[in-house]
Amino acid sequence: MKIFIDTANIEEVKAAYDLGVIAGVTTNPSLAAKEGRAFEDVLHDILGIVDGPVSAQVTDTEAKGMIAQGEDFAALSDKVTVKVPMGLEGLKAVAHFAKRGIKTNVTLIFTINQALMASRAGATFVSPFINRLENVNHDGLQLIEGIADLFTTHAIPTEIIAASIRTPYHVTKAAQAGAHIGTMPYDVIRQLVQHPLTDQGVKKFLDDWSKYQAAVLA
Ligand SMILES: O=C[C@H](O)COP(=O)(O)O
Repeated sequence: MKIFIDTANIEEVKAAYDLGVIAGVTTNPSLAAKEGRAFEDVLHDILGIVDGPVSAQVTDTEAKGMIAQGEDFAALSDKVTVKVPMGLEGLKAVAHFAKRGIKTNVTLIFTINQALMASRAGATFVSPFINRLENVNHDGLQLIEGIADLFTTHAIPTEIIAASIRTPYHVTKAAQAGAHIGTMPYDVIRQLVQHPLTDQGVKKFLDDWSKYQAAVLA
């Protein structure tokens, strides 16, 4: 499973990208709004850092407007993936982008049928949301597994981005369930690296080394 960062914060993108593990970035209007500057500027800065796909979400509610917004985003770089909310209007926009060779990420996927419909409209990616499903007492990880099985059974090339990830457990389980990509906040990426036994081990190595050096130099 590839790792994407889910943020519109340029410092977080830089910090995560420096780790060498980031294959792409996803943003959404809520994340963009937190940055307090023009989204086009944010997008421009992110595109300057990242090699892989960068999802930019349309905010119009009708296909015509989504298409206009998405084409503007896509004109910035071939790294841009137009993120489109699931729905009838969204699918029309996705079908349009697919015909033009513009990558799309269909977001707000909560059922296997939604993923199937998005893939048949020509979506490059679908984004099932794990945490938001868990919040309403449904199994988000089972959804990832179900979509992965369906795409494998029917040889559907659309890639699954496990989204709405909150914990390292979500990351492990989404990868095991067959997600191609997991997109997550910087804080989760940081947690994936950490373990108390690693910290204790580093401390012990350094303590032993200091004692040895003190003894040798004494
Ligand atoms: O847009 C994609 C995100 O992963 C959204 O999910 P979240 O707001 O629950 O983190």
